[in-house]
Amino acid sequence: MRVAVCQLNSRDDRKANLVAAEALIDRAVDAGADLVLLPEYVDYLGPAAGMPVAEPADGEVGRFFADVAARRGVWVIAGSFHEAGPDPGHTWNTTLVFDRSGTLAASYRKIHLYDVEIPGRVSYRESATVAPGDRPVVVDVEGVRVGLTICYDLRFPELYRQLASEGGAHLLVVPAAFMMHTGRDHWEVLLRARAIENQCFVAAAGQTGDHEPARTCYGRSMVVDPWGSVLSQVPDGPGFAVADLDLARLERIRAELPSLANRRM
Ligand SMILES: NC(=O)CC(=O)C(=O)O
Repeated sequence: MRVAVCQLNSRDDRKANLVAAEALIDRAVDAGADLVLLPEYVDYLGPAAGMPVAEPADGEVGRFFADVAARRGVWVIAGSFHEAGPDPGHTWNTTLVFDRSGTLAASYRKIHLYDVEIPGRVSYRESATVAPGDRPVVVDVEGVRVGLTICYDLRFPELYRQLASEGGAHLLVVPAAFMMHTGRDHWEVLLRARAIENQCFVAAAGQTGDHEPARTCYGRSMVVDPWGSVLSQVPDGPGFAVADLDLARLERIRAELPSLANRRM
């Protein structure tokens, strides 16, 4: 299976964001991708906290990516979007997975919310406008079991272990809008750690560049193999990268270095 990670600079114009995402999906499919991963908040990353753009999973954003998946005959993991939430004050931060016919195969709501205060650097309280999900999700993509996570989830290894051990995941995906300040020191280290400790492929698609009102995202979307090696990476700015997932290599690594089987707790 060939996976593509798409890196975007989504802003406050939803139509333009969707058009940019579609153009990258088209290029990734032309490069042979079977599965395309988009970044967190692919629909909107702007000054409004979320409610003005929130809609149900079968709303405009969901239908848009379902149509693109069907038109190109490709699996699409539509990063995340602002799903209308449990009350008028909160959305969910939700990933939708569409199969090659455009049918919704799975959805996942971000569990860990980014409530962080780093003086002078990062001030973010995601829980003020977003409700947490409560359910890990693994979806079968033509024999590849894919564990779904979003951005800040990356810092919680117990979620990834659950996806890999109970969920049997081969591939862990991370749509993200990782901050520049944290990303330059933590992003690649965390992605490679999750890959090594769970002996899984990891595909991570990030937002890149500046977003209103005051957010700069790190980008550096990449695919990591179960040994922790970076297979491919997107340079700064919008773009995409592809990598082939060799499940035989994954099984070989798990057999030769059986750290998952050697666990004692
Ligand atoms: N933006 C996030 O959700 C997470 C992030 O930037 C970080 O963990 O750092």
